[in-house]
Amino acid sequence: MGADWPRGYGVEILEETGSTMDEARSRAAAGVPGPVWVMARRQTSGRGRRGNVWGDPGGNLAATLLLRPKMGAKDAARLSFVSSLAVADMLGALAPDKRIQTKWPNDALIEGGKVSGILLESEGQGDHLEWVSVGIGVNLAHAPEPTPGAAFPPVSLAALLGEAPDAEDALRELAAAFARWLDIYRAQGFAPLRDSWLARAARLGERIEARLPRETLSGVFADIDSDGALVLETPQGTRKIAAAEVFFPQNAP
Ligand SMILES: O=C(O)CCCC[C@@H]1SC[C@@H]2NC(=O)N[C@@H]21
Repeated sequence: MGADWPRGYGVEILEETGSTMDEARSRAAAGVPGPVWVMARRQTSGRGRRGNVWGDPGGNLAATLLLRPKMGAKDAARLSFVSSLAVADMLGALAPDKRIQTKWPNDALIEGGKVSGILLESEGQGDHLEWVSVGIGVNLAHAPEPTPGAAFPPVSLAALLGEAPDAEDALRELAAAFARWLDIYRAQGFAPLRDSWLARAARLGERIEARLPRETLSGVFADIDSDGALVLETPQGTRKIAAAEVFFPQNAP
């Protein structure tokens, strides 16, 4: 532990807000250039993917990075891999003895449990996004109640480590790791991120289930492609999947 705050990144720490995603959005609308991290010690209406509520009783990390990355939508979509690698590095710094894995598309697992969530929002189109916001929540002190049918049991670092890491310390680790991976992405493209992500991927080469809006596919998780799509070997052939929810069957071979 003990990363330095990355150069060129601002930080604002709020006691309480609705959602740090809205804080980032309003700063973007006001012309704040970024990059800036906005952290809240407590969110009253945090949101997750697919319109889910992201509960935040306090003591967890809730932060959003506002970026103006000078990228198009396709390149910016790969920022979710920058984010999950950064979360994995942060977890490695906070919990060095625990098993940390990436899970497609942009989760990080610790000891097989869901400890964090990543949400990307943006404005602009095609080759020119005005801004991107990367929202990251980490269960430092509390995990939510397990929901029936959820892909993974929620877990907190406090439960695994005996005490909750401090949110500001966690943000500093996260911000340093994010800046490192973003620099690599800008300088070398997606390939090194893809390699590092795959090296930590849960269930690579094993049977998984991908739930799409209109079908559920079962097959072997073979790879991710150069756009970050999941490559699934199914009995009917290879499928590249851009968006789905992934489940790990209990009895995977
Ligand atoms: O559904 C998920 O897994 C993503 C959850 C993202 C939660 C974070 S907490 C900080 C930021 N503010 C929000 O309202 N959501 C994100």
